[in-house]
Amino acid sequence: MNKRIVIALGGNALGLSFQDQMTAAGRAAKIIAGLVRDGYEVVVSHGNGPQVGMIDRAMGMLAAQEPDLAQAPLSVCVAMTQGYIGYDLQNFLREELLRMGIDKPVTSLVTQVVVDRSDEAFANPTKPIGRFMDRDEAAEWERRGCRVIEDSGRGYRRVVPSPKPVDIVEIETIRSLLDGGQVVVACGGGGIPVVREGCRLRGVSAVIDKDFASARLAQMIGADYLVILTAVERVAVNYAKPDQRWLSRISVEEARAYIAQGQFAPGSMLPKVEAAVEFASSMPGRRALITLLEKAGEGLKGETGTVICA
Ligand SMILES: Nc1ncnc2c1ncn2[C@@H]1O[C@H](COP(=O)(O)OP(=O)(O)O)[C@@H](O)[C@H]1O
Ligand SMILES: NC(=O)OP(=O)(O)O
Repeated sequence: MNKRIVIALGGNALGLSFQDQMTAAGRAAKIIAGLVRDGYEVVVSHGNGPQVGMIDRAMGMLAAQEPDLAQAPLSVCVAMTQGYIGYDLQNFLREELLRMGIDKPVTSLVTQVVVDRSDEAFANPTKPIGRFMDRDEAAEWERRGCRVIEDSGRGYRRVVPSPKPVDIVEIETIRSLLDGGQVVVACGGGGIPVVREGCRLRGVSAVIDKDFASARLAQMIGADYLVILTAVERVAVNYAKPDQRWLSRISVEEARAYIAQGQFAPGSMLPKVEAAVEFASSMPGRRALITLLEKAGEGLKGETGTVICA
């Protein structure tokens, strides 16, 4: 039977301009199509941190100019990112598969993810969005009432609430598409955050971490592997310090111990390792891989990356 994998693509690697994104999506599609050719059943999710911040800012500037236009809710900004990133990914994937002689439908799905209204994340924003800023620009955003953090030595970024994913509204559709042999792009940007209100789903102001949403998705579709692709080949302890050490294969217990030591930066590597632990500990035999996009194939063969398993 084919192995089922969920691939989570980092939002920072997708670039900010439309041209950069097309180049990045094209590069990602080549690699993902290669995995489909190798026999993997693939669901792709993607980040949207830089992009959702850009759209939110653009909609804010528009609302300031047009008296009749209110600021777009953050949930709608997330939906916009799913649309334009999914559009590039599905077209490049389709193209690469056709080049390989594989006529497989590719669908990107507007996906809503249910969160808990009482999640403490609403009172404690941690998810970095938008571009990296210098200290002066960061101070200006803080004066406007936004929360800002320093992000892994790369500059300052705004942060917004990032509640944990509880349920995926379109999960049956994702299962049906996969069972029908399609490649699926789902849970983009962590999914559009919604809360249930009786029969209604109401969007809330948050950005769900795509690594946590991908871990949830991987559990719900019975995936064998969660593959988190980012800008580093391996996870490190003592990251960016003189005694930095790259990790190749660690158990769930070791990963939990490193988390407790504070080895991973919140908002960047920490959610990836936590998501990997959540998936790998959910059932025996499940594994999570964190590596570079270009190393995904080698990582799945156990030749590189950081593998977390029970
Ligand atoms: N312990 C660590 N090991 C490796 N990378 C780390 C670590 N702590 C922080 N990082 C940073 O986290 C980044 C990945 O997070 P981020 O760029 O936010 O993810 P994404 O690829 O999903 O956009 C790495 O490129 C690296 O700069
Ligand atoms: N939504 C999300 O997790 O995006 P990034 O991967 O870009 O941070």
